[in-house]
Amino acid sequence: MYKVNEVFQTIQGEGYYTGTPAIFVRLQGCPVGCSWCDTKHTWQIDPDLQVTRATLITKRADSDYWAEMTPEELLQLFQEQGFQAKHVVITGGEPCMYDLVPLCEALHAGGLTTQIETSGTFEIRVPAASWVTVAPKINMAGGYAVLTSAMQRANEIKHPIAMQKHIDELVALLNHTATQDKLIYLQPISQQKRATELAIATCIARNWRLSVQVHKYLGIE
Ligand SMILES: C[S@@+](CC[C@H](N)C(=O)[O-])C[C@H]1O[C@@H](n2cnc3c(N)ncnc32)[C@H](O)[C@@H]1O
Ligand SMILES: Nc1nc2[nH]cc(C(=O)O)c2c(=O)[nH]1
Ligand code: SF4
Ligand SMILES: [Mg+2]
Repeated sequence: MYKVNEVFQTIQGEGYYTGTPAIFVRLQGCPVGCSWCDTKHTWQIDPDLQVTRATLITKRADSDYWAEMTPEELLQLFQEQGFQAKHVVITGGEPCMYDLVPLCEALHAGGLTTQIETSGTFEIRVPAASWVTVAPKINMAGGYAVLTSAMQRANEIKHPIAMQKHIDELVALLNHTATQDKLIYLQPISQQKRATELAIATCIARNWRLSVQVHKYLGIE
């Protein structure tokens, strides 16, 4: 059983798969507490806010209620909703609070590809075929050993930044975790102008890539 905050179909707006039609499964719960987090409504798992699957699918705005679903129920939901996308992004909240192996395996068996958006603060439990995006939460809960193994598993590293300090922290982390061959994206926090300018300049200087949360510019989910 997974605690699900929302399920929706949209265009992946971040990182390597930007522009790809995708079904998003947003899981409930995150203890990390990033001050600039754009999904604070997923942090708490309040037992009083559990709803049925039928209620959850009517959700149209951000809210902190959630429903329990099995992988089979999720696949059935995709069918009922008539979703066409072949790529499933599992995010949160912090999805790696959960063992994602059964969920990803069921989705793969249903002919779908999977991508995980994670902070690297929990052990990553996914099949080898899943694409893993690590947005490393440096100096946050979880500990360095967990973050190191997450960095090694990552297919891409996508770092939210607002100031030079955030870039310096990423460089130090990369130097410690032997991740030279990874795709590296900088993602300006909350479309701030200065953050975006800093990200552009740093990407050019280091031959990294820019990720700009395209969905927020488009006003889509
Ligand atoms: C909401 S998080 C959920 C997944 C996971 N907890 C994580 O942090 O990767 C999804 C992505 O959005 C990024 N993010 C969250 N709030 C943001 C903001 N205000 N500006 C830019 N990126 C943000 C996170 O760093 C992460 O890459
Ligand atoms: N369109 C769109 N792309 C996204 N990429 C990562 C997201 C997330 O919240 O994890 C996200 C999201 O919420 N919407
Ligand atoms: S780890 Fe992810 S979901 Fe949790 S607070 Fe940070 S950005 Fe938000
Ligand atoms: Mg988002």
